[in-house]
Amino acid sequence: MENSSGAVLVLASGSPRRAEILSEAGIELEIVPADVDEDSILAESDDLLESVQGLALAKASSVASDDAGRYVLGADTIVVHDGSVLGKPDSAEQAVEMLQRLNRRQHEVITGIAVINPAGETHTNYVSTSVKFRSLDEEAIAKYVSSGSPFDKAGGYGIQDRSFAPVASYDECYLNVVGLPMCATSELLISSGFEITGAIECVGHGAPSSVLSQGSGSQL
Ligand SMILES: Cc1cn([C@H]2C[C@H](O)[C@@H](COP(=O)(O)OP(=O)(O)OP(=O)(O)O)O2)c(=O)[nH]c1=O
Repeated sequence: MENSSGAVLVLASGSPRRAEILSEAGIELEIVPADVDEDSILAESDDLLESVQGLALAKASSVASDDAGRYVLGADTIVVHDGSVLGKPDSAEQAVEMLQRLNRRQHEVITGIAVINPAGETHTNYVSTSVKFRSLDEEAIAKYVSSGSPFDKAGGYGIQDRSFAPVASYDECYLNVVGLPMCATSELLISSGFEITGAIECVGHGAPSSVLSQGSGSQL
Protein backbone atom coordinates (compact mmCIF):
# COMPACT_ATOMS: atom_id res chain seq x y z
CA MET A 1 0.00 0.00 0.00
CA GLU A 2 1.19 3.54 -0.61
CA ASN A 3 1.21 5.69 2.49
CA SER A 4 -1.05 8.71 2.62
CA SER A 5 1.58 10.98 1.07
CA GLY A 6 1.87 8.56 -1.86
CA ALA A 7 5.33 7.33 -0.84
CA VAL A 8 6.59 4.01 -2.12
CA LEU A 9 9.03 2.12 0.10
CA VAL A 10 12.50 1.59 -1.39
CA LEU A 11 13.70 -1.90 -0.41
CA ALA A 12 17.51 -1.98 -0.35
CA SER A 13 17.66 -5.74 -0.81
CA GLY A 14 17.91 -8.34 -3.53
CA SER A 15 16.27 -10.96 -1.31
CA PRO A 16 13.12 -12.28 -2.99
CA ARG A 17 11.79 -13.32 0.43
CA ARG A 18 11.94 -9.78 1.83
CA ALA A 19 10.13 -8.40 -1.23
CA GLU A 20 7.50 -11.12 -0.93
CA ILE A 21 6.92 -10.52 2.80
CA LEU A 22 6.45 -6.75 2.30
CA SER A 23 4.27 -7.22 -0.77
CA GLU A 24 2.11 -9.70 1.12
CA ALA A 25 1.67 -7.01 3.78
CA GLY A 26 0.34 -4.76 1.01
CA ILE A 27 3.30 -2.34 0.94
CA GLU A 28 4.18 -0.98 -2.50
CA LEU A 29 7.90 -1.39 -3.20
CA GLU A 30 10.68 -0.26 -5.39
CA ILE A 31 13.54 -2.76 -5.21
CA VAL A 32 17.10 -1.42 -5.32
CA PRO A 33 19.58 -4.10 -4.15
CA ALA A 34 22.43 -2.70 -2.02
CA ASP A 35 26.08 -3.40 -2.61
CA VAL A 36 28.00 -3.54 0.69
CA ASP A 37 31.01 -5.49 1.94
CA GLU A 38 29.24 -7.56 4.60
CA ASP A 39 32.38 -9.28 5.92
CA SER A 40 34.22 -6.05 6.66
CA ILE A 41 31.21 -4.57 8.48
CA LEU A 42 30.83 -7.76 10.54
CA ALA A 43 34.53 -7.59 11.46
CA GLU A 44 34.18 -4.04 12.83
CA SER A 45 32.54 -5.10 16.11
CA ASP A 46 32.38 -8.12 18.43
CA ASP A 47 28.83 -7.18 19.34
CA LEU A 48 26.69 -9.19 16.92
CA LEU A 49 23.52 -7.25 17.68
CA GLU A 50 25.33 -4.02 16.85
CA SER A 51 26.86 -5.60 13.72
CA VAL A 52 23.61 -6.95 12.31
CA GLN A 53 21.92 -3.56 12.74
CA GLY A 54 25.03 -1.90 11.26
CA LEU A 55 24.78 -4.19 8.23
CA ALA A 56 21.11 -3.36 7.74
CA LEU A 57 21.90 0.36 8.03
CA ALA A 58 24.85 0.09 5.61
CA LYS A 59 22.53 -1.51 3.03
CA ALA A 60 19.89 1.20 3.52
CA SER A 61 22.52 3.99 3.45
CA SER A 62 24.15 2.77 0.25
CA VAL A 63 20.78 3.03 -1.52
CA ALA A 64 19.60 6.20 0.28
CA SER A 65 22.68 8.09 -0.89
CA ASP A 66 21.33 7.79 -4.47
CA ASP A 67 17.70 7.98 -3.47
CA ALA A 68 17.55 10.89 -0.99
CA GLY A 69 14.17 12.08 0.21
CA ARG A 70 12.54 8.65 0.25
CA TYR A 71 11.90 5.92 2.80
CA VAL A 72 14.56 3.21 2.45
CA LEU A 73 14.54 -0.15 4.27
CA GLY A 74 17.60 -2.41 4.69
CA ALA A 75 17.86 -5.76 6.48
CA ASP A 76 20.43 -8.41 7.26
CA THR A 77 19.94 -11.93 8.58
CA ILE A 78 22.69 -13.93 10.29
CA VAL A 79 22.79 -17.42 11.75
CA VAL A 80 24.81 -17.71 14.95
CA HIS A 81 25.96 -21.04 16.33
CA ASP A 82 28.22 -21.26 19.39
CA GLY A 83 29.29 -17.63 18.94
CA SER A 84 30.24 -18.05 15.25
CA VAL A 85 28.38 -16.36 12.43
CA LEU A 86 27.39 -18.64 9.56
CA GLY A 87 26.87 -16.67 6.37
CA LYS A 88 25.78 -17.90 2.95
CA PRO A 89 27.85 -20.94 1.91
CA ASP A 90 30.35 -20.36 -0.92
CA SER A 91 30.56 -24.00 -2.00
CA ALA A 92 28.72 -27.30 -1.73
CA GLU A 93 31.33 -28.49 0.78
CA GLN A 94 30.74 -25.45 2.97
CA ALA A 95 26.96 -25.92 2.74
CA VAL A 96 27.30 -29.55 3.87
CA GLU A 97 29.59 -28.49 6.74
CA MET A 98 27.13 -25.83 7.92
CA LEU A 99 24.16 -28.19 7.81
CA GLN A 100 26.10 -30.90 9.67
CA ARG A 101 27.09 -28.34 12.27
CA LEU A 102 23.48 -27.25 12.80
CA ASN A 103 22.13 -30.82 12.71
CA ARG A 104 20.03 -31.60 15.83
CA ARG A 105 21.35 -28.44 17.51
CA GLN A 106 19.99 -25.09 18.55
CA HIS A 107 21.19 -21.79 17.07
CA GLU A 108 20.04 -18.17 16.82
CA VAL A 109 18.78 -16.38 13.74
CA ILE A 110 19.13 -12.60 14.09
CA THR A 111 17.73 -10.10 11.61
CA GLY A 112 18.77 -6.45 11.81
CA ILE A 113 16.48 -3.89 10.19
CA ALA A 114 17.10 -0.23 9.36
CA VAL A 115 14.93 2.55 7.95
CA ILE A 116 16.16 5.89 6.63
CA ASN A 117 13.36 8.43 6.25
CA PRO A 118 13.13 11.36 3.79
CA ALA A 119 14.66 13.68 6.42
CA GLY A 120 17.70 11.38 6.58
CA GLU A 121 16.89 10.14 10.11
CA THR A 122 17.85 6.53 10.83
CA HIS A 123 15.95 3.97 12.89
CA THR A 124 17.25 0.45 13.60
CA ASN A 125 16.13 -2.64 15.48
CA TYR A 126 16.66 -6.41 15.48
CA VAL A 127 14.78 -9.60 16.29
CA SER A 128 16.40 -12.82 17.48
CA THR A 129 14.85 -16.28 17.14
CA SER A 130 16.09 -19.54 18.68
CA VAL A 131 15.83 -22.38 16.16
CA LYS A 132 16.36 -26.09 16.73
CA PHE A 133 17.18 -28.45 13.84
CA ARG A 134 15.65 -31.88 13.53
CA SER A 135 17.88 -34.89 12.86
CA LEU A 136 19.10 -34.82 9.24
CA ASP A 137 20.87 -37.75 7.61
CA GLU A 138 23.74 -37.40 5.13
CA GLU A 139 21.55 -38.33 2.19
CA ALA A 140 18.97 -35.64 2.95
CA ILE A 141 21.72 -33.03 3.37
CA ALA A 142 23.41 -34.04 0.07
CA LYS A 143 20.10 -33.93 -1.80
CA TYR A 144 19.24 -30.49 -0.39
CA VAL A 145 22.69 -29.08 -1.23
CA SER A 146 22.46 -30.41 -4.80
CA SER A 147 19.13 -28.56 -5.17
CA GLY A 148 21.10 -25.27 -4.93
CA SER A 149 18.76 -23.80 -2.32
CA PRO A 150 21.40 -23.27 0.42
CA PHE A 151 23.55 -20.83 -1.53
CA ASP A 152 21.51 -17.65 -1.08
CA LYS A 153 20.61 -18.35 2.55
CA ALA A 154 22.41 -17.64 5.81
CA GLY A 155 23.43 -20.91 7.49
CA GLY A 156 22.77 -22.72 4.21
CA TYR A 157 19.13 -23.50 4.89
CA GLY A 158 15.62 -22.15 4.44
CA ILE A 159 13.07 -22.79 7.17
CA GLN A 160 10.55 -22.33 4.36
CA ASP A 161 12.01 -25.15 2.20
CA ARG A 162 9.24 -27.60 2.92
CA SER A 163 10.62 -30.72 1.27
CA PHE A 164 13.81 -30.45 3.37
CA ALA A 165 12.05 -29.06 6.49
CA PRO A 166 15.20 -28.78 8.63
CA VAL A 167 13.59 -27.01 11.59
CA ALA A 168 12.08 -29.00 14.46
CA SER A 169 11.08 -25.95 16.50
CA TYR A 170 11.58 -22.23 16.97
CA ASP A 171 10.59 -19.87 19.76
CA GLU A 172 9.10 -16.89 17.92
CA CYS A 173 8.72 -15.01 14.67
CA TYR A 174 8.85 -17.34 11.67
CA LEU A 175 9.30 -14.39 9.30
CA ASN A 176 12.40 -13.27 11.20
CA VAL A 177 14.05 -16.56 10.18
CA VAL A 178 12.90 -16.11 6.56
CA GLY A 179 14.62 -12.69 6.53
CA LEU A 180 12.21 -9.97 7.68
CA PRO A 181 10.36 -9.79 11.03
CA MET A 182 7.23 -8.04 9.79
CA CYS A 183 5.86 -6.82 13.15
CA ALA A 184 9.14 -5.15 14.14
CA THR A 185 9.55 -3.83 10.59
CA SER A 186 6.11 -2.25 10.50
CA GLU A 187 6.76 -0.67 13.94
CA LEU A 188 10.06 0.73 12.68
CA LEU A 189 8.47 2.09 9.50
CA ILE A 190 5.69 3.74 11.50
CA SER A 191 8.14 5.27 14.01
CA SER A 192 10.15 6.68 11.10
CA GLY A 193 6.99 8.34 9.72
CA PHE A 194 5.95 5.88 7.00
CA GLU A 195 2.20 5.47 7.24
CA ILE A 196 0.83 1.93 7.13
CA THR A 197 -2.93 1.92 7.06
CA GLY A 198 -3.73 -1.80 6.73
CA ALA A 199 -3.45 -4.44 9.45
CA ILE A 200 -0.10 -6.25 9.52
CA GLU A 201 -0.30 -10.00 10.03
CA CYS A 202 2.72 -11.34 11.90
CA VAL A 203 3.43 -14.90 10.84
CA GLY A 204 4.82 -16.93 13.71
CA HIS A 205 2.84 -14.80 16.13
CA GLY A 206 -0.34 -15.28 14.14
CA ALA A 207 -1.68 -17.11 11.10
CA PRO A 208 0.75 -18.62 8.58
CA SER A 209 1.29 -16.88 5.27
CA SER A 210 0.04 -18.62 2.16
CA VAL A 211 3.14 -17.95 0.05
CA LEU A 212 6.00 -18.19 2.51
CA SER A 213 4.91 -21.62 3.65
CA GLN A 214 5.25 -22.34 7.33
CA GLY A 215 7.60 -25.33 7.61
CA SER A 216 7.54 -28.05 10.19
CA GLY A 217 8.40 -25.56 12.93
CA SER A 218 6.36 -25.49 16.07
CA GLN A 219 6.67 -23.25 19.09
CA LEU A 220 9.53 -24.24 21.41
C1 LIG B 1 18.00 -18.78 8.03
C2 LIG B 1 17.31 -18.40 6.74
C3 LIG B 1 17.79 -17.38 5.94
N1 LIG B 1 17.17 -17.05 4.78
C4 LIG B 1 17.69 -15.97 3.91
C5 LIG B 1 17.17 -14.57 4.25
C6 LIG B 1 18.17 -13.68 3.53
O1 LIG B 1 17.70 -13.48 2.19
C7 LIG B 1 19.45 -14.53 3.51
C8 LIG B 1 20.53 -13.94 4.39
O2 LIG B 1 21.32 -13.07 3.65
P1 LIG B 1 21.29 -11.48 3.77
O3 LIG B 1 22.69 -11.00 3.55
O4 LIG B 1 20.59 -11.06 5.01
O5 LIG B 1 20.35 -11.03 2.55
P2 LIG B 1 20.50 -11.30 1.01
O6 LIG B 1 21.94 -11.43 0.60
O7 LIG B 1 19.58 -12.42 0.63
O8 LIG B 1 19.86 -9.99 0.40
P3 LIG B 1 20.36 -8.45 0.57
O9 LIG B 1 21.74 -8.42 1.18
O10 LIG B 1 20.34 -7.91 -0.84
O11 LIG B 1 19.33 -7.80 1.45
O12 LIG B 1 19.09 -15.83 3.99
C9 LIG B 1 16.01 -17.73 4.37
O13 LIG B 1 15.44 -17.43 3.31
N2 LIG B 1 15.51 -18.72 5.18
C10 LIG B 1 16.10 -19.10 6.35
O14 LIG B 1 15.59 -20.02 7.04
